[in-house]
Amino acid sequence: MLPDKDGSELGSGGSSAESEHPSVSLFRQYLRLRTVHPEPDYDAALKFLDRIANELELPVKKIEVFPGRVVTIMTWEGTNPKLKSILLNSHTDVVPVFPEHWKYDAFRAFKDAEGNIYARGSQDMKCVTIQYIEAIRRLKAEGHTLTRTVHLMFVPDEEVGGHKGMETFVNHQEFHKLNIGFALDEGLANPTDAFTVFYGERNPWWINIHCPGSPGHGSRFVENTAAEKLEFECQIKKWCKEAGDDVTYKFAQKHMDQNMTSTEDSDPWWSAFSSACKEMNMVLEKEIFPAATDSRFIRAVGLPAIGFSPMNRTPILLHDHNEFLNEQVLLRGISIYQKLIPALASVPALPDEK
Ligand SMILES: CSCC[C@H](NC(C)=O)C(=O)O
Ligand SMILES: [Zn+2]
Ligand SMILES: [Zn+2]
Repeated sequence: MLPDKDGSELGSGGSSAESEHPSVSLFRQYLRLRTVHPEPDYDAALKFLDRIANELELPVKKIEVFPGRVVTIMTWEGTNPKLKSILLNSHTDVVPVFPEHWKYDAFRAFKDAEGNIYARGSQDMKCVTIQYIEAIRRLKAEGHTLTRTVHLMFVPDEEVGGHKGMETFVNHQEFHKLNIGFALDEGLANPTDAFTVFYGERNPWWINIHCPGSPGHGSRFVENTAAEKLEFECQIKKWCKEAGDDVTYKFAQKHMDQNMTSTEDSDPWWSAFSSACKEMNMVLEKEIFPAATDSRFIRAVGLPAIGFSPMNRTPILLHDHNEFLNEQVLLRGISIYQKLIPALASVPALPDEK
């Protein structure tokens, strides 16, 4: 196959760069940025986002939370900017790859004849970033105005625990100034026709055990109750003590907050979200996220957050080899956000906003 000027192949059932939907081409461009740990090229992402802000004619703010760790915020001001805003959050980093297990280069964004785009971050979560951007682009082009302000936030370092990203930023005065009322962040694909929404998360506990002379091992608990966690820590303490006085342990992640976001019909944010989905004939499955995302930091400061990546009919491949997303699923997701964003931005003033 001959590569076209975009670096992609002209496959039989695939589309050339010329006939490809521009949102798909933008997605593939973003996937090619090597924002991969352990040394993500965040400068490339910042440059890309600058270009997007320029195209969307949105003001952009950059806050360097730690050296080299910048949070970018684009703001589409609503007609009533005093009301609480809507946050559309995504992280820019991706997890490493083992190239020997990939069918195609993980940063080439190869599209096969079925329209499946293979790349690290295609599900987690560069798709959602592009879907937010493209939905806003279309809404603006259609001449929409929103009542509530919408912020697009792009954060670094989610994949390494969020300390130099969202964990610190939620306590920054620039975060508080955003006056957020409701947040959307990442979810997971769903292999069925339904879409999964996440209203809570498991608490991550990452622990480094220093045990000179013998190897340690990590444990993963299926259940997540406070009692079990306490028991678990006692066990670690006991093991370390038994192993010797020089054996110590230190938590690299120990999240304790268990805030859940309301999915009651009486909740105005959930009602707006779920009604818009219903209008689009989407079936929603409510779940607790089986791992941890930046939503835990948003919920920990008392804000409601729903984890949602609109990828149905898609195997769950986050962090997996050969992660891919079909271009049609990507495009449908943009249409979904085109309805969801105005619905959320139209939630009438809440009692505490009057
Ligand atoms: C404790 S921070 C975890 C960050 C990341 N979350 C996801 C959803 O990929 C992970 O599980 O590796
Ligand atoms: Zn993610
Ligand atoms: Zn991830």
